[in-house]
Amino acid sequence: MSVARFPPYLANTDHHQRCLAQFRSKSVALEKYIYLDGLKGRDANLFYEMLLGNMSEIIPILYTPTVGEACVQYSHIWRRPEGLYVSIEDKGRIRDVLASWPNADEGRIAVVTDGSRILGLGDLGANGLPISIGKLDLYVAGAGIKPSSTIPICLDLGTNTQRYLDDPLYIGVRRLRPTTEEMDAFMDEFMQAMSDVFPKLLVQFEDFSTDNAFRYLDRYRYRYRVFNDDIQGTGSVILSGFINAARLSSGASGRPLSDHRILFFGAGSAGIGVAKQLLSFFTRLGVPLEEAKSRIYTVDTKGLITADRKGLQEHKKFFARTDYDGPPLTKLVDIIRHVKPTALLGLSTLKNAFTEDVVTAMSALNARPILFPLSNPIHLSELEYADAIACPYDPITHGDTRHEPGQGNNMYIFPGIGLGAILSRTRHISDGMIEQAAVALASSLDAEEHASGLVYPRLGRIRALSARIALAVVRQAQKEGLDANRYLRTLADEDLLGLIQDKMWQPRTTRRAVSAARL
Ligand SMILES: O=C([O-])CC(=O)C(=O)O
Ligand SMILES: [Mg+2]
Repeated sequence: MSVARFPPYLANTDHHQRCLAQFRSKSVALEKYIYLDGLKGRDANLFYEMLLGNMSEIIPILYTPTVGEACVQYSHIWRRPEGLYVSIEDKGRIRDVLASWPNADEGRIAVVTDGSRILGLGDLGANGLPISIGKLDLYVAGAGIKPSSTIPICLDLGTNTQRYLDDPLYIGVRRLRPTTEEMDAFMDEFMQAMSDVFPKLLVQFEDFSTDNAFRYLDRYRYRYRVFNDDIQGTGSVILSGFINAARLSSGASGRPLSDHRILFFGAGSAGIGVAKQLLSFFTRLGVPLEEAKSRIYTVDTKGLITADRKGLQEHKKFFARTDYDGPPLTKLVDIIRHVKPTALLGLSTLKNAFTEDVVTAMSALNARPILFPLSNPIHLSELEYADAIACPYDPITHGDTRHEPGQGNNMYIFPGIGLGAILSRTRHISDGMIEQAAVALASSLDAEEHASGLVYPRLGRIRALSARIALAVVRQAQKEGLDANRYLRTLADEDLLGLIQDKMWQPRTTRRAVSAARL
């Protein structure tokens, strides 16, 4: 009987090139995603090697924007079990379900979604699992977290999206989402079971609907090691971008950082999360709370959010204005004329909401306005980069200069936060840690990136960036007395940075021919 063997001449480097060629031969992004996912199942080591060697090409496939499409289509493209589903029907025996995960004692990071607000795409139910998988791929690529210590989880609690309930191939439980009481009871059991089964775990909440995102962060943040990526990760990465953008902008106006007036277009978990992060940063700069708060304005689909509006959702109340009693301001251009912001941040999922009028109004008020169209995936962005550049800014500020777009995505931040949290064995993820992560990222621009006028460093340096962020996170955990790994306190910064880099997992680069020879 003949046994299938690898040809002995098949070196891993050849196979790497072969896989890359197959990946590149697909012209449709979703096909590329399916190919990569298959490769991960067949040869995870090679998958991560390819990812690390080709980050800028592969990240938009494994992560936003293509991962959004993979989620939308997940029930139709599903090939193999990956990650963990915990269903509402598992209530009462969630611990047993979690304990079925192989090598539970290796678990260090879980990304948990309930699929209720995937990116800006809405309630995708059980189709949301790829978002947890994609975020964890970035933990591996960006911070060198060991693949076997990552746990992607989707809570399968039903969906309120009729299209999925009617889809015969829908992969999840076919029911509407539970009531708040039912969901809270489920979440309490789930979180307790998580900490019992995986005692060393950090939990990242991802893409929960806005109300639940805030509620569960408040409910669990001091009981377990958890953070919410959409509130705190986004808050941190946008604070970082804001610090650098304000520096570029004040080159034109000389305005101190804390003197900005910021208009948030969009008041969901990301919008309010970023607003709170900026507020806390301003107060740390010495601006009194009420004054810092008065510099932040929020807008939702109904217009400028004012405190007198009836039925205002809980998370919108904090920034609701009490100093405006004119007729409701609903149009963005009118709101800009009233507020006179120096920065306009879009987290609305309203495509092209930053019209030429809006950009013109902002540039009439500021020599170099800060405009962050942040809605995700890219087809929902408030403004195309090319359009922003083409709008009539002061010609001196662009002229012949080459302008490069950056992406204020939380992927810059969460891998470093996770790595720092794991290494320090922090009890909680504090606001101070999130803020120090932002400051570390903002100060990571190298000379070339500074000279190119970038707001964010280049993604190709993500491991170096994550190491610096992790260092800042560890130091802050120490400062607040949250760290259980006291040994790290004895290390000087340089040595700690070295240790962090040494701890990063690398794919094996051994040649397949070697393993073939052993067959
Ligand atoms: O995943 C991303 O690209 C950013 C994010 O968390 C979101 O949009 O929900
Ligand atoms: Mg998210």
